[in-house]
Amino acid sequence: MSKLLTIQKYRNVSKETIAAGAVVCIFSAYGLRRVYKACNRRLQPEKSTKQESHVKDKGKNSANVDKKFFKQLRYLIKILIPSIWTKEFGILVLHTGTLIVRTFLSIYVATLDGRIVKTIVQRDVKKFLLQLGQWLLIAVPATFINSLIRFLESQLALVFRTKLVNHAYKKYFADQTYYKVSNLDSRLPNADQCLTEDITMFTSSLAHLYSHLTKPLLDVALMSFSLYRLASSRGASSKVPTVLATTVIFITANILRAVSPKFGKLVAEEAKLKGYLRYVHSRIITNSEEIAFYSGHKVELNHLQKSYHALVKQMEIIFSKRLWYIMLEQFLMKYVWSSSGLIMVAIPIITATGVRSDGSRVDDDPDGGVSERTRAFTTARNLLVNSADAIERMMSSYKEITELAGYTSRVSEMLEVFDDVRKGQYQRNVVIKDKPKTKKTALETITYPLEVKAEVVETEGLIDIENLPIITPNGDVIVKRLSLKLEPGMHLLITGPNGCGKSSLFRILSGLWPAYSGKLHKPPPSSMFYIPQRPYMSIGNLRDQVIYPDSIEDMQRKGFTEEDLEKILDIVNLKYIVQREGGWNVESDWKDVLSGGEKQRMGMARIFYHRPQFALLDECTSAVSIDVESKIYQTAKDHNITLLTITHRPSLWKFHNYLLQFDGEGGWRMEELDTTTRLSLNEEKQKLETQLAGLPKMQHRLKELCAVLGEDSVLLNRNESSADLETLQNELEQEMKHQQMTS
Ligand SMILES: Nc1ncnc2c1ncn2[C@@H]1O[C@H](COP(=O)(O)OP(=O)(O)OP(=O)(O)O)[C@@H](O)[C@H]1O
Repeated sequence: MSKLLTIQKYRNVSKETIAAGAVVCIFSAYGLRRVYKACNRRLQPEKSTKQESHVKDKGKNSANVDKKFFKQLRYLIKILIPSIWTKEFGILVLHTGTLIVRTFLSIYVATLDGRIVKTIVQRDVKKFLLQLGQWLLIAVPATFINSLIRFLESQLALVFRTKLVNHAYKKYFADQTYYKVSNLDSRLPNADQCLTEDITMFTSSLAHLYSHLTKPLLDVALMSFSLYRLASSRGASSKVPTVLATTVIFITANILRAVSPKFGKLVAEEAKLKGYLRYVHSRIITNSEEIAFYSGHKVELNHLQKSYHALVKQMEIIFSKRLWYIMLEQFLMKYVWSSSGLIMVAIPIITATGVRSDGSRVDDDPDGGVSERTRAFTTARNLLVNSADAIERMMSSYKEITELAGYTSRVSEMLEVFDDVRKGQYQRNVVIKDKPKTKKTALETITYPLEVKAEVVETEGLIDIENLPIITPNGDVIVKRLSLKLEPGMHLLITGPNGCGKSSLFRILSGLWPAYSGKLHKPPPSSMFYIPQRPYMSIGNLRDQVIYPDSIEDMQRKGFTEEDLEKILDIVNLKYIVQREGGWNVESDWKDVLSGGEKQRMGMARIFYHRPQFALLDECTSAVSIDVESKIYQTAKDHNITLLTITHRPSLWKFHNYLLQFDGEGGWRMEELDTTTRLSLNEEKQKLETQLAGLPKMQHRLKELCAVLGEDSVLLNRNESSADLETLQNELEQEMKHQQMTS
């Protein structure tokens, strides 16, 4: 009677049963959560407060799975998939479709497996062979789908990467961001690492997580449904297994979440250290010649080893944290789940009424229902194993999600810095308090963030500066207010002691450093051409070196021919190089192939190709002989190029008619340059320098002679020690300097 009641119950009230089961699950889950939280708080009061304060300390770069992570992820996903009519979305849909197909195939294979076992128990060879044929047939699409899933996952990662790389490159090369990021801002020390490794890791981790989460979710949903149907079809109770499964999964998830180390933060730190190691390597490659000349390999090796060991230490921390975490994960998911799984499979078999949905009884089968029970058991076990596997994958994904949080924070922080820098919002780690006043050039130090509010206007052939401060990226004010007006034909010579801000003025004129206040009216960058002391040699052929940064197409558009380029090289006495190197199309490592002087002359050749209105020349001919240098300067003037020259060579004074002189203490003077007077003063200065240089030697000799003769000297009697004489020498030098400035 009771059996019949149960059958009736299963037939008619199955929905209610499900609802009751669900309510039980929800309540037990809620209760467990409350109990767990309370226990956790009691057990770890210190840990939680510590964590909170840590998060507060770290602020922005928490790299945790929190609200900020989801916000950042949403922002990045919008970049990756801007609309549904994109290639990226297409691949995503295809990938999802394949994952769904794979889940259905898994269910089919599990059922087929059960049917095969049944034929074995029944000893029905014909049916067995038929089912086996089906098994092999299904293997073909199943294996293809498996392979397709991996293919589409890689494709998805690649298209995501391309999208993000293009987006980041666009930002990186807009408005000289690549310069500003490394020179004016200190938030992103290794942009190269972020642009390559971190983007790759982020996109592949995202694509991997997508399939790792989507497929298990589908698997769990569809397989649970199949399991439920299987149990119902045999009139078995599915309430207890459902409650058991939910409870076990819930407890496992909470334990794992509670003990999971902060993988996101650890991974972000690892990426940072990797970037630094790479940076140290690239520095060695760039400066290999200098290091070799100094035999500086020991110091460099030391730096390299230090940064490598820091990385190893970080990786060891991650590995050891993973060791215990994976152990616990495996214990819970492999062993605890397996035992619960066995209970779940056993219960429907044990509690089954043996009445099928069509009313027939399993026990009435010729073999007493054995083969049917075996089939049910095999199918249920397969489905359960698959679902457990899926849930295990979902849970182990938590670790991957935390790692994704690390990469997400690195990538979005990089894009944020690019945006800020472009807007002129810089941040630097400047130590202001207790900063030793080593540089007398810094008048004061300004704390960041500084507001960029100068009036910057593009003009046609006029440089007009008013009350413009020269402030270094560290916030040191070198010159408080600079004012000057330059028109074409006003060739300006810029002088002053080292570090007084000569090159910095060029940096502001070129737009590399911001103009914080005052007025800066200047021609567009295309009308000004800067040549540094160490000219940059690009990748490419000989032609590319002369026309840099133009391409051959630009050159043709501008109407230049190779003969023109040869004439240009002739001006700088470099014509022979075309023949020596084997023609215009020869590609070489020009940084090494050309000598220091040749590189400087190549740099100067570029101004004759670009013919700017203003040439900003920063000690760019220091390795060129004086006669060639004079020829180049004269030709530049003949080409109506206005020169702004930083130089210590008096031989170049005659090519300029204005002088901007910094005194190294924040002061400056702009005046017309009288080369003849200046040259004669300079000659006198050199003469006096030579004479005064002999004073200490003479003093020393005088002392020796007094000692040999056993006599006193009038000078020594006057107690004029060598220190006094040195003071006298310094005073004379100061006097000379003063005279020069006022003349
Ligand atoms: N990227 C930078 N970050 C921070 N400070 C900088 C940077 N570049 C230059 N400075 C500082 O700015 C000051 C002026 O430098 P600048 O290169 O203009 O000197 P200079 O007058 O051209 O000297 P020199 O004759 O030696 O080339 C120096 O004190 C230098 O330390």
